[in-house]
Amino acid sequence: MPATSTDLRIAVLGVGMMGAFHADALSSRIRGAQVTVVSDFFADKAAEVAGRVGARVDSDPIAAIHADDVDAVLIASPGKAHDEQVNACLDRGIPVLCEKPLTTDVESAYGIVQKEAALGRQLIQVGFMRRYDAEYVALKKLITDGELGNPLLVHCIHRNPDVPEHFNSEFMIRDSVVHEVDVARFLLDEEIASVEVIAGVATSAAPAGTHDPMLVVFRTVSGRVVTDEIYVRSGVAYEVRTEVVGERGSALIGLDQNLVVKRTDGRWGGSIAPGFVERFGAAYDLELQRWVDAARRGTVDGPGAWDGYAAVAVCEAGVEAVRTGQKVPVVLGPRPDAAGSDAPSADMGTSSQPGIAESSAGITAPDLEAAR
Ligand SMILES: NC(=O)C1=CN([C@@H]2O[C@H](COP(=O)(O)OP(=O)(O)OC[C@H]3O[C@@H](n4cnc5c(N)ncnc54)[C@H](O)[C@@H]3O)[C@@H](O)[C@H]2O)C=CC1
Ligand SMILES: O=C1[C@@H](O)[C@H](O)[C@@H](O)[C@H](O)[C@H]1O
Repeated sequence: MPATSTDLRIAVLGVGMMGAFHADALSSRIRGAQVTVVSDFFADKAAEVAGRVGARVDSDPIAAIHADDVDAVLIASPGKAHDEQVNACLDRGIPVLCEKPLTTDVESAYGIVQKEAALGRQLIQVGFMRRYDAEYVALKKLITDGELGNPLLVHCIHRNPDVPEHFNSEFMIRDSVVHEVDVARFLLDEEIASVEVIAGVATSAAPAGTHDPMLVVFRTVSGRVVTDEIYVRSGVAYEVRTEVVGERGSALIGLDQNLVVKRTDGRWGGSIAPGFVERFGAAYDLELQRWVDAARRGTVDGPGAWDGYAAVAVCEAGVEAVRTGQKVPVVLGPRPDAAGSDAPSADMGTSSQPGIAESSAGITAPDLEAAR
């Protein structure tokens, strides 16, 4: 998209799989944004993406945050780097969209909540993109409209076809289950109070000592139960399903996404999205568009620092639950006044479909195709 003088000038930190996808989106499909700086641990990766999006390279991510040609930052470095980079954005007082998880330990996540609150304005958005997915938005609307009655149970399934070796049980909780933690908080609009993990027989594809799959059970503050099957080496495809069971009915999403039923050779069958980019491509772009629009207005319009912190706290309890086999309580610190969540609600602005916000990102199927 041609740059204009009012564009939000963005530094993208970490241009591996997710950061490169976001950088490409910001430079082509998102309005009002321009990637001016790219930073990555690997110089060749940074140079390749920077060349593609018309940005310059800065090998030092903290210098990039403080650069004169940067108004906002998108962090897509590994989780362990987020704490230092988010803090640097707060030090400079500029908006930041940080990919999940906010950080990898509860102390640093709470420190960020407190530091943002002390500034007196929201600057942080966390990359919980499922809140922008049309199916999750529709499911939330069914709940808030009361169509299912009081929600009693949430059942989630999260299967990846394959993951790198370093995805051990702890990483599976902190990096994958963190999505269902946020989904549960988003759908039920309450905090999670405890976590249990049931680990059974592991797939032979898992490294020794890694529990894959696991069944994670959350209990909310009001006593609702949420189950999450996390299985990251299923060998099949990307399968993310969520079912809400209420007093007056149930609703299930994620069953048929991208389903093409074909009939050939005397057989019929369909295909399932192979990965998260295919399944959530439109949601990632809508997340970015709303972040850019809000940042240009000086606001945040998405899950904030508190949401990021609450999810890290639940995941930390989950890691402890894997280690001990016990039910572990989640204890959250006091919520500072300014650390609100401007999470998109079920009714996100004008829309041609009920419960689905109109995307100004102009996402089309070919865009998603090109992203593969
Ligand atoms: N919302 C979602 O569905 C998804 C979110 N993610 C999140 O995005 C982040 C990145 O994940 P991937 O792209 O899968 O990882 P990746 O490993 O493909 O890319 C990370 C990149 O960051 C670079 N890097 C390492 N340390 C750095 C530092 N200190 N500063 C700047 N760059 C640094 C690495 O060289 C690498 O190129 C993680 O937080 C991950 O959890 C990843 C996949 C999907
Ligand atoms: O965030 C993501 C990855 O980092 C994570 O590792 C995957 O399990 C998730 O499905 C994906 O959405």
